[in-house]
Amino acid sequence: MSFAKLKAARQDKPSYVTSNALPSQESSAVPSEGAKESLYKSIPDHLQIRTSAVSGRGLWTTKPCLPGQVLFAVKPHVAALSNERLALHCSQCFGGGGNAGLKRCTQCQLIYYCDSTCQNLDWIFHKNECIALQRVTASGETAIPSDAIRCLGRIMWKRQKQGPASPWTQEIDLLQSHKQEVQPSAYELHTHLAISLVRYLGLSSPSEIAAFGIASGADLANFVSRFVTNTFTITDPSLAPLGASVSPPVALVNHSCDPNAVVVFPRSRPNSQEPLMQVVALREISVNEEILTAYIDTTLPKAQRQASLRETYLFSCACSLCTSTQSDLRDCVWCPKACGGVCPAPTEGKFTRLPRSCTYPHNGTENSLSRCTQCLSALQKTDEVLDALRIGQQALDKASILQFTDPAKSKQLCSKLIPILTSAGLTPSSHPLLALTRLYTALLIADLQSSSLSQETLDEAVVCATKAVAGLDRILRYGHPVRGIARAELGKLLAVDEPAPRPPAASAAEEALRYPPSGAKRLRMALDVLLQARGELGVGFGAPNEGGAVGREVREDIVRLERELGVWQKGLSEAMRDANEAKTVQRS
Ligand SMILES: C[S@@+](CC[C@H](N)C(=O)[O-])C[C@H]1O[C@@H](n2cnc3c(N)ncnc32)[C@H](O)[C@@H]1O
Repeated sequence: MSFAKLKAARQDKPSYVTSNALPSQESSAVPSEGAKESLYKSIPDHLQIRTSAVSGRGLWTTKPCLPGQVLFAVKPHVAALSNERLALHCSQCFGGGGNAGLKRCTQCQLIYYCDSTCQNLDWIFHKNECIALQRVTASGETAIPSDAIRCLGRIMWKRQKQGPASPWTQEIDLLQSHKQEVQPSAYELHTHLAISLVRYLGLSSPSEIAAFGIASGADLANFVSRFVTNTFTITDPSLAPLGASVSPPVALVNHSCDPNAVVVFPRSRPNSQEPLMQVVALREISVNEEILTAYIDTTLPKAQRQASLRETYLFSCACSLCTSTQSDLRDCVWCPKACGGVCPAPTEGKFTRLPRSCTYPHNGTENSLSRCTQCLSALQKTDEVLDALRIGQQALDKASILQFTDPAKSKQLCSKLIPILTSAGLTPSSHPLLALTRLYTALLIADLQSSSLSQETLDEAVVCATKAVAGLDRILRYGHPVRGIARAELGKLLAVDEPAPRPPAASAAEEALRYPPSGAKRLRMALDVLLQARGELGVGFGAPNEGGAVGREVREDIVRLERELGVWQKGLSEAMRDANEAKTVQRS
């Protein structure tokens, strides 16, 4: 079984989400005249650019779309691998996933390619980039500029070469900018990016930026702001981040925390257009409905989603999920009476913290307690939940940072906090329990790859991956790529050869309660989960892509398991036949 890349998949992944579309803005939407005729040629005719007062330009469909339909596919205008990935992937097609066979640029010695075809295709960008990178190395600087700076550099050089009138440049220049509204917190990032870019381009004074068609410092700030608002993370087929990219056609798609489409890079077959961005419908989309993807991780609760959208994209989301009055399954605890319902998780200020000395019910505060949405029982242990949420978030922040530098410590934090959050009553889909569970699963999988396989770690990873799948199922729509990948991981874990299978339990009832099961039962479960994963991946990564590269691995695992189960079945039938024959002989 291959777990290649799953270690890298621990990094925060862009996420996407479920359910209904934004409240219709159709009435205020008017086609953006002329724009499509000369520009955005890669957008198919059934998608129209319209503008609305709320979200500016967006893409709307004039034909019904089905789940798994690839709405359109484009190669980004520019892309740059993140620093950690530079030596592992081809800088043109982003293929590779390991250094084997890659050829290094002999000049800068930092950029790698599959072969001379990829190198030639990338030359339009790398020609100047190579000189800039050599300049950085010669200056004695140890840090290579980040993917954001290298991506901005690539835009600048190609913009300069193509000229301002080219469709390529015009599409870049039409990207939405928020120069007037930049938040103070983002201002520092923009300034840092602008200064680093000027240095990377080798300019000795700001006025030299005019050679790139940027008239002033203010124009440069605007350019950087446009880049920040319109950048996409390129991911590998298992959703691990690979680098940064800009694609003006895809950047026309507006956001919903409850999107009807996703942007994926399935890498279903070798293609010179890679990294090919594909916008895929997650559910049926009706005529005159807007295509909406999620810009942020939609497994987060509303407050964190809104903060992130305001910070980077400068708008407050009013999607169906953000405006829903129903309790958010990302942010809740089980009913204290265990009726199966949930209570909204308390937040500081919203549901009162009771005085430490008080015995429940406390006079006057009972009404402000969170209540079960089904049986209306009041959640009394507000303080315990608030404390668990606070330390859970702190641990998640710390464990996320430590996962690459000190995975053992990161794992320790997860394993300590998951039981605390669970006993405080958080549901598997609630934040930060779900995030810690996913991180812990990834760390356990990395352990399985790097050290000798133990039954204990394997079983723990299966249990943890099962909880992650259960949590994601509650908040993400069927076919969501994050769900598909989580299921594929679980199926693969179940399919790993057990190093020390447990002997059967004393009774059938006891055996039935054991999780994960062992032997043939485990293999059958693996097969079921992988079949479900195949179905989900087939939607989220586009029906024509058949689940992309991970879908291909899953199909191979399914074939192998069916064969193995056939052998078990045959062995079992033969054993039963032998036993029956022995009985017959005894009787006669
Ligand atoms: C990647 S661009 C999307 C295309 C953009 N509307 C345009 O006109 O080019 C992101 C920006 O679009 C706007 N936007 C996207 N989704 C939105 C939403 N749901 N509500 C309000 N504004 C939105 C925000 O200004 C955001 O910074």
